[in-house]
Amino acid sequence: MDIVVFGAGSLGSLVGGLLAREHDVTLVGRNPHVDRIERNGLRIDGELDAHVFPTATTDGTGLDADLAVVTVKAFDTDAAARTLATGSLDAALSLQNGMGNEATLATHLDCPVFAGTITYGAMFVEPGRVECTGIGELALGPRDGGSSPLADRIGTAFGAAAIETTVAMDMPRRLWRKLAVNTAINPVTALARVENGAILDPPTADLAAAAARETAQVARADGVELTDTEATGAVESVATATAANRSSMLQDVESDARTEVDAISGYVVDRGEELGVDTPTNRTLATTIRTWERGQDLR
Ligand SMILES: NC(=O)C1=CN([C@@H]2O[C@H](COP(=O)(O)OP(=O)(O)OC[C@H]3O[C@@H](n4cnc5c(N)ncnc54)[C@H](O)[C@@H]3O)[C@@H](O)[C@H]2O)C=CC1
Ligand SMILES: CC(C)(CO)C(=O)C(=O)O
Repeated sequence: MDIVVFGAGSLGSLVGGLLAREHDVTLVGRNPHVDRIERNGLRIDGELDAHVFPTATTDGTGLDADLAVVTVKAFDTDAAARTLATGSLDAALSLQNGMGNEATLATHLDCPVFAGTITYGAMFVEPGRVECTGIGELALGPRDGGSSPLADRIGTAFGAAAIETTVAMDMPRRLWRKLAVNTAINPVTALARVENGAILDPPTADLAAAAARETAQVARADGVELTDTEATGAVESVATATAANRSSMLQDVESDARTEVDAISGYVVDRGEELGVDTPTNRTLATTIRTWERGQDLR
């Protein structure tokens, strides 16, 4: 497959680098990372080891590909979609956290847009090098659920590159469940400056669980069957499995970078308002993170 990975940061470089073992990959990113990859290739180390030579560019306009994998932060999705729309794609797949990315892509792109969730961990080490901090799995499928031969083809392509992939018929439920995990873990760890495992202890556990329950309530109002128990259970198991991790929002806050709060807690608040569900915990968490963002000179 010809695959464009739009957003060659931590996750995009890891996924793009793994795909490059089997497919023709073009990474769209920024310098000095792109420049280093063009000269010396991309190195992946940590839990996986690879040295690959994908095409790398800072110019994402006019690209033709079988698939575009989108791995920019949620607040860059609109710009990424507008740029990708100048090329010709057979399909697009979001592997981003937060909600609303697929809808944004579909607004601009003239091809099927698939939803994805990924539990691999990636960290940017230096230009030309990323670390795989955790081998996980990927699920992808039609963004409104159901099956599609094109989703099957994309799943097979990821599998051929040794990325463990499930082609799922229930992506809306999986996206909401991941959102419940992110609404519980990300803002709480970012505000308290603690690793993921710390949210398992009371009284922080109650705060995280309240955020996840609200998210499940909004999901149900949106027609997705996610129980409170499933949402809080997912939070517990992810926080246990990633106990020593610093969440992406904590890493953003620590490096004075903009967070994805709008697509995580903010999405739950906004969608809750539209559906008549009150979300006081997510509202408080979103407001506090946004207040921090406003007071910073963000990268
Ligand atoms: N890092 C991880 O382990 C995981 C990340 N995610 C999600 O994946 C998404 C990406 O996360 P990260 O890779 O950590 O973020 P990141 O900030 O490391 O990577 C995003 C990259 O996109 C680039 N970019 C943005 N707009 C661009 C444009 N117009 N042209 C060229 N490059 C552009 C940025 O320069 C940056 O390097 C987020 O939604 C995150 O929540 C999901 C699971 C795991
Ligand atoms: C699952 C979790 C919480 C892992 O840290 C994550 O997705 C993130 O940090 O954004």
